[in-house]
Amino acid sequence: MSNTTTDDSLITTEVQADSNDDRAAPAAGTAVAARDLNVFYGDEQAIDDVTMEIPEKRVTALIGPSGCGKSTFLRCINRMNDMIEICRVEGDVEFGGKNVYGPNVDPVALRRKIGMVFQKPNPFPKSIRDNVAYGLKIQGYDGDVDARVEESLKGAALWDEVKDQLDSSGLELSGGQQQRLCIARAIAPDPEVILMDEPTSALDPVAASKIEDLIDDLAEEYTVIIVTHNMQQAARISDRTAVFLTGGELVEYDDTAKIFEDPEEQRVEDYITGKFG
Ligand SMILES: Nc1ncnc2c1ncn2[C@@H]1O[C@H](COP(=O)(O)OP(=O)(O)OP(=O)(O)O)[C@@H](O)[C@H]1O
Repeated sequence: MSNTTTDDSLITTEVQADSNDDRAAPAAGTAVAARDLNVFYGDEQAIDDVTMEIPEKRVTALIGPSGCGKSTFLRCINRMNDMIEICRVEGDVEFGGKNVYGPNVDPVALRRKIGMVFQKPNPFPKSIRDNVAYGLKIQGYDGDVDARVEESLKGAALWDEVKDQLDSSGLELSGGQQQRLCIARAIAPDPEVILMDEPTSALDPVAASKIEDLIDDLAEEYTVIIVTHNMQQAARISDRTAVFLTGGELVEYDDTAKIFEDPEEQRVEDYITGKFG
């Protein structure tokens, strides 16, 4: 079972999908598309005329040197940049057949469909159960909350570790478990897209590896867009890779194997081989 979004609303309709989705096959469609996207902080341009289509139910990695605009681009997709007063966005980000910056888009409803996981695990100082149920309560979910909590924790590969301590504080978990709790919280409202901003960079290698395995599983059901500084990680887990370079320019965007093995652009090769950045 998976979701799709109707053209004229950000309300989910459910459709049947092949549960044995083969990621080697071409993606069924485009989940998110940026068209002529420019982003400014005051007078400083952070994204420079980016156009790209991100396939659904795939992992797309955004890589590039510090300050090249990866996080800014990611935050545009679910309008998290709205919170930054000096940030100005021009151009379109299409999701579910409409521009998320167009009229009549409710950013809160949008963020239910496009969830986000941050670099530092940030569970609320609440029980494990309440952390996962948080978004459901806000949206007035009238289904079986406990069942959805269980399903989300299973989806985040955390259920077996916490099923006997659902009333303990989320803050008592290890860093890696906290990040998986945040992933469970993000998937509970049944999103279509999960944005991840360096989700493993604050974790030890074992915890990071578990999250990488989880991302692979998540892509069977969700579109995952991940910012990472770790090029090996991008090469390991992503299907598509977008390389941003200084000034917010999208320099190359292609299948991950092509980017890492035979990039078109010399600048991309130099970045990947560590000659700069
Ligand atoms: N809140 C903000 N206010 C002003 N300028 C900002 C803000 N956030 C980012 N910038 C600027 O926008 C540019 C892009 O920043 P962004 O964080 O998107 O890059 P990044 O590639 O994600 O960097 P990093 O890899 O270091 O996280 C940088 O020049 C940065 O200084």
